[in-house]
Amino acid sequence: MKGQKNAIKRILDANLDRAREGLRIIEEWCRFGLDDRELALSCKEMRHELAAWHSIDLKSSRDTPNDIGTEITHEGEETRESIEGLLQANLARVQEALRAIEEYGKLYDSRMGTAFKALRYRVYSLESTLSGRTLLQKLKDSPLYFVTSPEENLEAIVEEALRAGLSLVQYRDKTADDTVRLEKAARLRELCHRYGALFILNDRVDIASAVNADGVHLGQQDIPIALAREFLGSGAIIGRSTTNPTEMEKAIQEGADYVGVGPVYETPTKPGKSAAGLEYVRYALSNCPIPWFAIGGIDAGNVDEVIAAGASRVAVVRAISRSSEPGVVTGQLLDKLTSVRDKNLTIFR
Ligand SMILES: Cc1ncc(COP(=O)(O)OP(=O)(O)O)c(N)n1
Ligand SMILES: Cc1ncsc1CCOP(=O)(O)O
Ligand SMILES: [Mg+2]
Repeated sequence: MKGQKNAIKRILDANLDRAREGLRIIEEWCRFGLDDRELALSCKEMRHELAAWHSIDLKSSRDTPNDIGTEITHEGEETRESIEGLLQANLARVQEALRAIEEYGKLYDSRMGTAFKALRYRVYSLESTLSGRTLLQKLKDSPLYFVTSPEENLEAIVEEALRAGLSLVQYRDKTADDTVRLEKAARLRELCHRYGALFILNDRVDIASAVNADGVHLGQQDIPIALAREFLGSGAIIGRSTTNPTEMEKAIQEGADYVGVGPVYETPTKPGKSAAGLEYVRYALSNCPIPWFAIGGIDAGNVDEVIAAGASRVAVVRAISRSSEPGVVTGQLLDKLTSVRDKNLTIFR
């Protein structure tokens, strides 16, 4: 009986440590990676709450030399491929530890079950906020947005562009059957995530949800942004097309994460749609507080004048999809956009 009680204390001691360590790792990213005071503070408060439960009675049960678990590691613990992977692993570690404390704690102190259940829910909510923030940061860090068209070798084109450093892709196909769209979207999402790029669906909230895309791009005729968020969750990225200041203002008011600004030039990709022109790009520079992408007829040959009008992010379809060297064009566009960003850090918001 005494041995059993001691084992419970050791479990609680080990899991209190695990949860605190995991939270510390997450807190560092909130503080230094995201510059988010509120999130960092929330992690710190949870760490302090854990510390308050970590009594001398529990700590004194520790017996590290005889702990058979100290040398057990599993594949994946030694390597981390990305910040998302690292955060995910540590969030899972914290949640598991809290769950263990919640269960075993009931046998040690009757208040522990409720207290640790509440903490576990706080970590779930931290997870969803964090995933939204990480996605938004990635969006902000993406100067080039490839909006796809239905090409035969689409996956190969996207992969070449990803290899050249592309980090934002929108799957746009206005004509394929839903079964085809669903399958292609799932494959492209997997491909984009393999390269750490964001994957957005054009128009279709249902397909975005089905393939767990990072977000959706909505046109002026599509559903309200708030409704899309209800379907996709608060962390999803939601973009809206705008062709004039009124549409831009409305999209901002509705809570869009980014807007498309264009068409800058007339383009066969949107036949019949008149150009909003460089004037609208200049307007966006002075008036748009959220990330915006100039779009429409932009390629490596004219991107300089779009940049000169104030764009630090552009979206393209044909420039990449119709190029015989998608990777080369991607590299050229990225070079031009990142050099303007480096020169003009204050306007890259
Ligand atoms: C980044 C970005 N901007 C604008 C659009 C155009 O969206 P929409 O007006 O809904 O037209 P379609 O693309 O659906 O034909 C976009 N797709 N992406
Ligand atoms: C989808 C879209 N929305 C405004 S312009 C445009 C098409 C851009 O295509 P391209 O880059 O081939 O001109
Ligand atoms: Mg649309």
